[in-house]
Amino acid sequence: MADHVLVTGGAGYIGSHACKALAAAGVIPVTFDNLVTGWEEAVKFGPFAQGDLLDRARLDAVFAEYQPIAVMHFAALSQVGESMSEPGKYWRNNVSGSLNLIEAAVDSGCMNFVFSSTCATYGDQDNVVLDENSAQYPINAYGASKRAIEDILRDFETSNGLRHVIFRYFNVAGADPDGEVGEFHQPETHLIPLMLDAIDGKRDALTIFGTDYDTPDGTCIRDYVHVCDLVDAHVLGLKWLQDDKASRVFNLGTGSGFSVREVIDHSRSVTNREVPYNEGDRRAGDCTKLVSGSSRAVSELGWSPTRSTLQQMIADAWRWHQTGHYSK
Ligand SMILES: NC(=O)c1ccc[n+]([C@@H]2O[C@H](COP(=O)([O-])OP(=O)(O)OC[C@H]3O[C@@H](n4cnc5c(N)ncnc54)[C@H](O)[C@@H]3O)[C@@H](O)[C@H]2O)c1
Ligand SMILES: O=c1ccn([C@@H]2O[C@H](COP(=O)(O)OP(=O)(O)O[C@H]3O[C@H](CO)[C@H](O)[C@H](O)[C@H]3O)[C@@H](O)[C@H]2O)c(=O)[nH]1
Repeated sequence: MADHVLVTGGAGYIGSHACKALAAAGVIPVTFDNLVTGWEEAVKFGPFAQGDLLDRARLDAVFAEYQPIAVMHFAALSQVGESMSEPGKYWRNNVSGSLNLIEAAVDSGCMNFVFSSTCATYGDQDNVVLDENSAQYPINAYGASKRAIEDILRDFETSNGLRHVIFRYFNVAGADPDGEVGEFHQPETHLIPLMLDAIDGKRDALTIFGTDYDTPDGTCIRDYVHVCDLVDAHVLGLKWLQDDKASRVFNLGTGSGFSVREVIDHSRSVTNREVPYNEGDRRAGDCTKLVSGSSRAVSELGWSPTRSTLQQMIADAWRWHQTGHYSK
């Protein structure tokens, strides 16, 4: 019988792609999800254990039933803007929920933990190369909640020997090229899917959030990474822990930054359609520039991203956008 891995947030965008990659790697992904932003239809590659991270008894029952060899923890609320207006929601769901999960894992003897953190933990650091040793000064409650979970993991390693791989993602984009799963958030807040919606008239024009940033064209710069490349790194992270290597933090980004205007230009060329947009105010909590300055995942994990050009990410997202979606 193949090993099980507990995938929290497996009904969500990135978690569902991770389940596909894990199943392809020969382990059984068990999705633990409360469907707050996820989709049952996205759970296609292993069993579904519906539950909430805040429900410790449910977590204990799921650990007892499946006895997973590891946890991959994707479940979280992750909207930067909402985290600024409703910080309590983020601290409760992300931090209290993760603490429950970590304690349930340790109590059940599951000592391998892979965690989805974010470049938003670095905050707005002008002219600083963002590598894994950079200071973390989040400027929004979402990033602060993720930094706190990283701290909890380090404490439980010291106290209980819980081994972890922390991945700090930059901006995840694209979709499964086979079209089995993809990005579908309601409400959607991410740039590329919003842009594709605007292109084919599913919503009004895109608003560029701020054109007065200190960047060459005045718009924010981000480092976009393809979701399939990102989840490949997680499979390598699982192997890292199974090989008994030390707990480690890895940035997952390509090291190339693109401004909002550059993403608009690429979307126009990929889709051969005009991008309707207007220029608006800054969004609270947005950093000017977030670009990875590290190749640790490549050199140490052996990660080799193959689909993370902006062209490919938009093309894969566009294909999913035209053919696939979930309905509650
Ligand atoms: N999308 C990005 O660009 C990006 C970048 C950096 C980090 N991340 C992190 O990656 C992870 C996955 O992001 P995503 O874009 O797939 O988000 P998503 O919203 O699509 O998926 C999150 C999943 O977690 C579930 N969930 C949330 N709270 C839960 C709870 N209390 N109990 C059980 N399930 C719960 C949701 O129902 C959903 O299925 C998140 O932790 C996010 O912070 C995402
Ligand atoms: O309608 C929009 C949406 C976005 N943007 C801009 O596009 C860029 C990307 O915005 P996203 O909302 O797509 O993603 P974020 O950069 O806000 O990503 C943040 O939230 C993600 C999770 O949702 C990750 O955690 C990531 O690490 C964290 O930086 C930002 O400059 C944003 O201001 C617009 O101009 N208009």
